[in-house]
Amino acid sequence: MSEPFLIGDSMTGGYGKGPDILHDCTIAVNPGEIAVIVGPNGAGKSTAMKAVFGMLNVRSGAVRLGGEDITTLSPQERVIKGMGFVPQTSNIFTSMTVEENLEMGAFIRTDDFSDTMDQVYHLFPILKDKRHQAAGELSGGQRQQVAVGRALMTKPKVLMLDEPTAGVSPIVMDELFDRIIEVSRTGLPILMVEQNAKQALEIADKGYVLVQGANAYTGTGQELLADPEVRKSFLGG
Ligand SMILES: Nc1ncnc2c1ncn2[C@@H]1O[C@H](COP(=O)(O)OP(=O)(O)OP(=O)(O)O)[C@@H](O)[C@H]1O
Repeated sequence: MSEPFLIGDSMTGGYGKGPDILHDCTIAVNPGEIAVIVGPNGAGKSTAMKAVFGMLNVRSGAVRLGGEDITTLSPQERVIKGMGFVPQTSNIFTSMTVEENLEMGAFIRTDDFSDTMDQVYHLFPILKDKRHQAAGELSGGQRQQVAVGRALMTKPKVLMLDEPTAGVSPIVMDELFDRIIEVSRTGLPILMVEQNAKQALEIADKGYVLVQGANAYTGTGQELLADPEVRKSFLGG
């Protein structure tokens, strides 16, 4: 097996001087794939994403992107390297317009980003309609579209989403997943944390079930959905 495009490899670490939250945890994603991290509340799913993005120090293990060791880089430096990260909360500027949010997303770019903005508006037509409205006036699902669009504006090499469907209705969740699949089909690797384990595994090429900061089960989405142990413990039977 060749090296995955993005890998958090055997990560162990926690917040500041606190106890370890992650224990030898590995997550990875390849171009054209959707990789999904699921698991119970407090399992360390968001922490694993933050570790890959450089928001906490890993005491051991490594993060590699395109074969390059980026373990010691800051989150800002990782953005320059091509990581697009959408955090779970505070992921948009609510007092700015939709379009200003997207422009902010392009802050690292010095080239013309109008093509990318057209792509984002093509992907999320409602954002074009509402481009002059304050992002804080949008619905939950629309705000998540702004957040994903903002990350896409950097033209990332990998997209990381922490619970993109948090707080939205099942219908809006399905719509967001459809858009995420559409983005994935462009070849962009997508790594995401999801509370809606069953629905997320249905669209996952790769699934990671984390328990207490460690890998409990890993497989394709279909394998995990079919695994009796995974079903019983994590998918409600
Ligand atoms: N900023 C922080 N500082 C210290 N500890 C934290 C911090 N954020 C999370 N933790 C701790 O890390 C552990 C894992 O939390 P994390 O948010 O990664 O879990 P999760 O699997 O994403 O949970 P959920 O599904 O509830 O969002 C928890 O015990 C939590 O209290």
